[in-house]
Amino acid sequence: MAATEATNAADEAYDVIVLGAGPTGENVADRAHAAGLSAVVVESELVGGECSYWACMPSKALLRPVTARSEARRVPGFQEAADRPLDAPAVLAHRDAVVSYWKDDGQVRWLDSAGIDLVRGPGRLAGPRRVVVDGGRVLTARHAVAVCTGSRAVLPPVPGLAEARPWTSRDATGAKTVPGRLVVVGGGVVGVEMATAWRALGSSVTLLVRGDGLLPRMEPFAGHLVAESLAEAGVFLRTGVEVREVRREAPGGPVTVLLDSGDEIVADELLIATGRAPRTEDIGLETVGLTPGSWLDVDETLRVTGVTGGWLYGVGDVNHRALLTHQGKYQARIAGAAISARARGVPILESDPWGAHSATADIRAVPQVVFSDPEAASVGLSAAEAERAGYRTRVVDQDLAAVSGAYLYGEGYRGRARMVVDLDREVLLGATFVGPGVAELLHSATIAVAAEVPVERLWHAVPSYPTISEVWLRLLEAYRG
Ligand SMILES: Cc1cc2nc3c(=O)[nH]c(=O)nc-3n(C[C@H](O)[C@H](O)[C@H](O)COP(=O)(O)OP(=O)(O)OC[C@H]3O[C@@H](n4cnc5c(N)ncnc54)[C@H](O)[C@@H]3O)c2cc1C
Ligand SMILES: NC(=O)c1ccc[n+]([C@@H]2O[C@H](COP(=O)([O-])OP(=O)(O)OC[C@H]3O[C@@H](n4cnc5c(N)ncnc54)[C@H](O)[C@@H]3O)[C@@H](O)[C@H]2O)c1
Repeated sequence: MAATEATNAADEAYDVIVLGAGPTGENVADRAHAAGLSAVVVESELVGGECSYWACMPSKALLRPVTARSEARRVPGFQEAADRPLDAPAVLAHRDAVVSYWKDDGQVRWLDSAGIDLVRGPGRLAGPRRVVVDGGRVLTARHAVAVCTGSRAVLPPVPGLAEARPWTSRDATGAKTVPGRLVVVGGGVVGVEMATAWRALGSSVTLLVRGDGLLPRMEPFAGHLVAESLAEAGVFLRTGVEVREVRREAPGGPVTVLLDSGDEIVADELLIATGRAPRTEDIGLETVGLTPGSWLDVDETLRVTGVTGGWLYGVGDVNHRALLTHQGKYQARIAGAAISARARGVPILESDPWGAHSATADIRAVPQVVFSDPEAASVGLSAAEAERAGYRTRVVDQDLAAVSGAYLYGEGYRGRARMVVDLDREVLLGATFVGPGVAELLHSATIAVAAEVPVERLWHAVPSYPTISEVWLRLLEAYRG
């Protein structure tokens, strides 16, 4: 049955039921179907999930004009033409087109063409291998149920915050107009990206950070370089501050943010970007012995631990291993392979690290690009993480501006690169690049880390001249002496 939005029928049986049609759920269903299993996805909002409509895609549509203008401003002969404010209505209209005007017809067509059924409505587990949709339709799974319900923004328990109806990432990526004054709380990825975008679109932005810098999960120089550039763009960055209370007297009126220091900041909108919570509070986890609202603990095949019969999988954001679209899709490929192998009765799965049925890269080699200006891109372990993990390491840094490719890329190029080498095996544990245009540099490092390419062989991977990738040569020269 490939028809979407099929008619009512009691106890419809499928090989695999997928709860949530975000990028992860779509890929679990696709892999299962490609392996010859029947699959249905249950979706309560839009097929495509958070990423397509309220996260990756709209945020990058808002950010690309920012970095394009910034880079053009550094190119001789182009500076004057590029030195103009962004056309905010045009950028927002482009964002609307990128998210298909928050309609999922295109993704539904894809599901249909892939032979995957869709049932719309909130799905809940109702005991082993059973899912009830919207309190009515009952689906049963012969082999597996994959929970791919993703995550949502959390609001910290600050007095007055919920009542003030702050922006979360959904509002920050979907807003139709540019707020005059925007306060952003949180110096992680969402806070940094959205401060970058809305400042460039014309808002006066104050970024409030509880710790001492931005992007705390990356090498410290990433946060430093991005903070320097945000300050140059006119963002007011305040570190070491805690929000004590929030007040909004009238809906749609100004919002007042009170800090621990006693300072007050008045703004038109307040964005809370302080992390994520799993969307598992109302999916019937209690009917299979799990705790509602918890992240799902999974083994290396993405199977939820502690569930009798081993039929329940937790894939993507919901398992909290790596909250990134590409990692959710990677896990989906692994889970799809494990589900189909088990369905075929394969006696022993390839579940050793890097095996066909073992999610490994989502722990050992996670690439991430922060699309700020400059971009910050990293994979694997930072120097501090490697040290904490007990590796004997050598850390090599290079000024990215020193390579010819960067010099040609733009005047006044600023950037930095670091590689962390495991001295015992002489392979890379991690790498970080910060600078204009480094996003596309990252995959080279991802291959080096995931494939554990020996440094001696990397020496033979010759970067083209004159590209920014020549920084690899400088890093390796510095390492080898
Ligand atoms: C502002 C922002 C920007 C981001 N940018 C990037 C980026 O540039 N690159 C990147 O890799 N990652 C980015 N991310 C992270 C990325 O969005 C997530 O990692 C990704 O969406 C996770 O995919 P998922 O399929 O696991 O979950 P989701 O995309 O959250 O999809 C889950 C789906 O399940 C559905 N669902 C939930 N409960 C039920 C239910 N009971 N019944 C039926 N359906 C249900 C939801 O409606 C949703 O469609 C960003 C996140 C944010 C917030
Ligand atoms: N380009 C990308 O890949 C991209 C872009 C956006 C989001 N994402 C993903 O989405 C996820 C969520 O992003 P995020 O920025 O919301 O989370 P995050 O975990 O990256 O950052 C949240 C920040 O808020 C701070 N914080 C927590 N509680 C606070 C409080 N009460 N007051 C002040 N600060 C507080 C934390 O210390 C942290 O620095 C991330 O895991 C990220 O990987 C990825």
